[in-house]
Amino acid sequence: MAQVLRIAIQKSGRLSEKSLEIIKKCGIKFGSDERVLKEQASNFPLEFLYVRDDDIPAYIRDGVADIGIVGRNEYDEQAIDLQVLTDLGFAKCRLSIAVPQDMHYTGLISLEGKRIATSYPNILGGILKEQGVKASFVQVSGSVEVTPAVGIADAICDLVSTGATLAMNGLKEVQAIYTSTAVMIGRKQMGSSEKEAILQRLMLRIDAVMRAASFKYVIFNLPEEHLDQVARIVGGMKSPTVTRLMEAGWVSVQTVVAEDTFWDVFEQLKALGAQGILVTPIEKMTE
Ligand SMILES: Nc1ncnc2c1ncn2[C@@H]1O[C@H](COP(=O)(O)OP(=O)(O)OP(=O)(O)O)[C@@H](O)[C@H]1O
Ligand SMILES: O=P(O)(O)OC[C@H]1O[C@H](OP(=O)(O)OP(=O)(O)O)[C@H](O)[C@@H]1O
Ligand SMILES: [Mg+2]
Repeated sequence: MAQVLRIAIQKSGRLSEKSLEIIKKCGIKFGSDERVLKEQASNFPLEFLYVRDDDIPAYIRDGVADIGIVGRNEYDEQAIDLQVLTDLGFAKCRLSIAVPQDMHYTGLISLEGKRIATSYPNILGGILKEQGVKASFVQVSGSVEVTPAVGIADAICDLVSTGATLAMNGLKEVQAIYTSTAVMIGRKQMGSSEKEAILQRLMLRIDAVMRAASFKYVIFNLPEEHLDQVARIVGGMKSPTVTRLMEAGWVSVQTVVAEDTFWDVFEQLKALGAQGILVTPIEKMTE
């Protein structure tokens, strides 16, 4: 029987939707029923396993799944010897120390002798050890923010993105100690050349989808005299495509611009007299 690659995805939670969205954008078809915990794609040798995210690293180590998507925080916390295949960039959050509003905090040293509630004792423990701070941990697997209010911890170390959960529970974020995004992880060896080949095909597609998501396709009209300056601002994939407009002295320029520099580039183009700037998303992109 032909081999398939098995990917473990969080069944329901912060990683689920985006993980599936990326794979769908790779043109892989699946998704029979939400209650199905294992299913195969109809047009690619990939099988999905929907599980709790905390279980994913051990499933991969044990060969239950070949690859999976987890937060880097979970991967580092468990410290299971796998490899990060790619950083998927979503589920961006930080692991932060938070304390009650009225607690004075001057740095990690303020945690000396304190009880800290966390789901990440290994990551936190490593950082405190590095700083020579001794504290005790109260290990909880959720609702960490409630622990100071119920008297079982003096401070917490938990994931934060907007900070709303901390604020609603009377806590203040005092120090971020670690940042995380979702990562695709896998065993260092897939165990067969067929699986390695499937993984390579999948990674090529994911890379194209991720690259596309971080760029925009931009088209604009420009007085021809400013073309040299514009070429220095927007490189394009090789160089910008330039076509002549019917109106003398004007050209149309097509190029790709990195999402995170887009507004800077936009302002520079406007300053050079660019007009009719059209920006469109890119679906797939390879080098
Ligand atoms: N507030 C947040 N903003 C962005 N990303 C987050 C946030 N909280 C958690 N994450 C990321 O999403 C991952 C999964 O979080 P989630 O809360 O869904 O997990 P969980 O409660 O452990 O779920 P499960 O029931 O599958 O065990 C975390 O490990 C982290 O990487
Ligand atoms: O800074 P914020 O945007 O408020 O997000 C932070 C919260 O998000 C995560 O929990 P989640 O909501 O995923 O619930 P969980 O306890 O089920 O993991 C995390 O553990 C925090 O509690
Ligand atoms: Mg979990």
